[in-house]
Amino acid sequence: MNTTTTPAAFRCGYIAIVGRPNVGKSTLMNQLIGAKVSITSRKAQTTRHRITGIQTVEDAQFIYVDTPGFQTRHSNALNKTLNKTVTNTLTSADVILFVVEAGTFGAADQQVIDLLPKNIPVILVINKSDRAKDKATLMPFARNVAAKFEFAAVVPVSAKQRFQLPALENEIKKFLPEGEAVFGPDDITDRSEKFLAAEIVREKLFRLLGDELPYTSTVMVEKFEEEGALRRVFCAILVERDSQKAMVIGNKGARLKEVSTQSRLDMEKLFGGPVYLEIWVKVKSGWADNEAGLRAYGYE
Ligand SMILES: Nc1nc2c(ncn2[C@@H]2O[C@H](COP(=O)(O)OP(=O)(O)OP(=O)(O)O)[C@@H](O)[C@H]2O)c(=O)[nH]1
Repeated sequence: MNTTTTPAAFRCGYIAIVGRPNVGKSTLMNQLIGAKVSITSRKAQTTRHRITGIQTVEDAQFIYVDTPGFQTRHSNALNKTLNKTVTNTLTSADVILFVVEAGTFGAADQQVIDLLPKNIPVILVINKSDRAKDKATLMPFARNVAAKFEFAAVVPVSAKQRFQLPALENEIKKFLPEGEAVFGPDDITDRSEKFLAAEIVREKLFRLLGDELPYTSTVMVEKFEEEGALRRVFCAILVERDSQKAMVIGNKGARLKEVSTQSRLDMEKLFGGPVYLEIWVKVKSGWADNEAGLRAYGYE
């Protein structure tokens, strides 16, 4: 009797994560790859760039693509650019995770469903299931959303509590094509340290200023130097008005100092060495409405 079994072929592919703002897409990706490469905050619409998170296990490599929240509330050049990025990300993925929040389905979620391509498997991920007080309500909710599109699978999870994430990974794996790994086994992102530095500062800004800061504020790393283990990071925070500049700086510079200290600590952890960080605030009026301006800041 032949008892040898052929090991399963290696699988590798791209996974796009979509959903309306604030459903937990960044949190989910960070938990799936087990590292913090995508920024998260309570304020909706914090993720602007496509971020790739990579996870390699024995028999597969998962390449996650985080998309900016599909914007429907405002219509300016920035949002048009964001929505174009979402569509491009979707059509180049092998699997799509469509994330909703347990118990909540609205017009903004439906608008994302309307963007989903029909020829790529889409997994319905019901996140924040830890919040459902009565777990019995999850099933009817899942059935109701599942009826709106032909999903390849439905998985309730809690990104925050890591509930059901292995089950989700198994579902995803089924849809990845067979093929060799694209990245090295220890890579977690293809983003440069410079890019990650800007994302970290942006996260601290949104965390500390919350709703006071408009989502059009941005962070630009103007200089990034490496000298042995030391990184020197020179960073500008761009706001639209003088009043916002004062808000970011805070009383006697206290806010900016807090942003700076927290950012430096996070960078040191991520880069594994000391970081010298300088941050200043600039007023750049109207940049979110100007497409040429967007290109200059790398939002294409
Ligand atoms: N209770 C609970 N909260 C969660 C869970 N996942 C995410 N959150 C919270 O939901 C909020 C939004 O999470 P993000 O990961 O920033 O959401 P996002 O979908 O990436 O948001 P955008 O960048 O605006 O598109 C944060 O306060 C998270 O802590 C979860 O499983 N349970």
